[in-house]
This record gives sequence, structure tokens and C-alpha cells, in this order.
Amino acid sequence: MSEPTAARDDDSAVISTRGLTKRYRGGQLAVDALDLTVPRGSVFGFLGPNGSGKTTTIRMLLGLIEPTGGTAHVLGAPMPGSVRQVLPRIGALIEGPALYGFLSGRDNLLRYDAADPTADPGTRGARVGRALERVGLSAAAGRKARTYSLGMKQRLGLAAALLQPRELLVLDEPTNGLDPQGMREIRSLVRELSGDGITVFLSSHLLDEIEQVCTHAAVMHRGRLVTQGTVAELSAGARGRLTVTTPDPGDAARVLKEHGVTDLVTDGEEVTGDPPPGDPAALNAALVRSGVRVRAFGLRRVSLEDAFVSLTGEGFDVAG
Ligand SMILES: Nc1ncnc2c1ncn2[C@@H]1O[C@H](COP(=O)(O)OP(=O)(O)OP(=O)(O)O)[C@@H](O)[C@H]1O
Repeated sequence: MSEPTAARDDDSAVISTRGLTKRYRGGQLAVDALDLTVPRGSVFGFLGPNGSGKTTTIRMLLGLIEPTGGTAHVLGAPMPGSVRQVLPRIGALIEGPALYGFLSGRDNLLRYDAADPTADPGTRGARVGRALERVGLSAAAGRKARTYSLGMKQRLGLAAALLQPRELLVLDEPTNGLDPQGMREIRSLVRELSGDGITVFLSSHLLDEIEQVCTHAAVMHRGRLVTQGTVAELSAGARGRLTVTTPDPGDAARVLKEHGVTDLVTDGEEVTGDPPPGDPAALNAALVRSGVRVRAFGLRRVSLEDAFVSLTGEGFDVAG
């Protein structure tokens, strides 16, 4: 007896991969034994520098390319085997939307909708109107798409992805190339969609973007998964850097070293270092006991960037 192919229903994970691997024909190992778990309802940031394997992973998840090893389940069904059942439940925006510049925003969406054989022509106008409304393009709907800003084009692409109700939205670098205003618009749209109950999986090479919009993240580095979890957990994984401001930097550095602070750097009246585990208040007390005049004492907030650097031992390439 064989299992029905699309029957695996995992309520908590919208995407789940085990050992997912892609080696391109030229021999390039783009994704190396990836175990990814995307919880339902999350805004999941898929983070990594350029070339770390994000797009390749997304293409495998959507059944656009075949893995060379491992398995992927999306919405409970194996991919690429269940692509026909699964893809209609996913809205995807990859490499910018294909738009006709000479058509209006509304006419572009009407075309998209007409290309969907399951879409009822009788309700097409209403559906397109709702999608335009949702991405904030109702007022500009009659303008030719070529007059749209990049951010508006991206929102129109999102509207196309949202013509039908979706359980999962997959966005590959959705703010790439946008100006700050365009980025803000896309980010707030992502938050709204998440509020509507859609799981959002978005790739990005921008750490602050992930911190601003995502509940969860996975970090890729050279085709391998470095870590995954909630954004709060990932940031907490790296301890913050201790900073002491004092007119007695030499004494402060000595006392901190005696109390287990490592990698001490003195710059004028500021002494920084990596604190040992435990309550940093004990370090402050030790400084004061030793007669060090402490003017400021703090742990710098740890960012996802710090976490990335401490996990990979490398800086994050934020070029582009
Ligand atoms: N069709 C292909 N044939 C051969 N190698 C490829 C192909 N597509 C991607 N690669 C290589 O696989 C690796 C991962 O690329 P991928 O595009 O998945 O990374 P990425 O994290 O999405 O980066 P970017 O943000 O630059 O798109 C890179 O070294 C890339 O050169």
C-alpha cells in the first residue's frame, strides 16, 4: 500500500525541508542539506548574503527546479510532486513582477486574473478592485504601469499574487532596489498580510529588514543553514558588548579583565569588551569597589548582525 502523495498535513509547519540539497550541473553546491521549518502564521525571514543559496531554495520550494537530494514539504505536501495542488495556495513574487507598461495597473491585474483558469470571470472586476485596494493602488489603478515607481510596481505584483486567497506568500528580496519610502510601504504591507493570517516567507540580504518585519528567521551562509529560530532568540544568541565610560580607563580595563571580560578595547574614556555570562551588575559593582569612577555603564543592544558575525565569524555583506 502506498501513501497518498499529498496527505501529510502538518499543522504547525508551512514549510519543512529535510536534507534539501541542490548541486547545479556545473558542480556548484548551492544548497547543502537544508533542514528548514517555517511555522504557520510566522513572518519568516530567509537571510543571507548574495550567493548564499536563498533563491535556489525558493525555486525548489515552489517546484521550479528539482532538488538533487533531500525532501521539501510545503503546506503539508511534498514538492515538487504536489506542485499542481500546492501552487494555487501560494502567492509568490520572484524577481519582480512581469508587467505590461502600456497597460494600466488595473488592466494588468485583469490580465493576470484572466490567465487563471479557476478564476470566475463574473467576479473578476470585484476581485481586481479588492486586490488594488489591499495594496493601496486604487487611486493609481487607471495609470499606465510604466509610470509607476518601482515600489508601486512591486505592490502591483503583490496584488497579482493576492488575487486569490493564499495561505502562504513567498517573496524573494521584495524590497530590493526600492527607495526608503518604497521599502516602508512593502514592509507595512507584509505586516498587514501577516495580521490577516497569511504566513509570509521572505528572503532578504538586509539584516535590519528582517529585524523590523520578521517574527522568525533562518540564516544562510554558503549554502548551509547557520541557525533558525525566533528573531528574539537569534539576537539573544550573541551577548551584547559591554561599554564603560570612565576617566580611569586603565584601572577599569584591569578590573574588567580580572572579572572575566575579554577582548578589551580602550578608546579615550571608553572601555569596551565581551562580558562573561552572568549579571553585568556585578561588573559595575566591582569597578566601583576598586575606585573606578564610572560615568556610564551599559550593554549595547545585540543586533541580528552581531548574531550573524558571531555565528559565522564573518561580516555580513550588505552590498546591493
Ligand atoms: N542556474 C545556476 N547554475 C549554476 N550555478 C548557479 C545557478 N543559480 C545559482 N547558482 C549559484 O548557486 C549559488 C547560490 O545562488 P543563489 O542565487 O541561490 O543565492 P542567493 O542567496 O539567492 O543570492 P542572490 O541574493 O545573489 O540571488 C551561487 O554561488 C550561484 O552562483
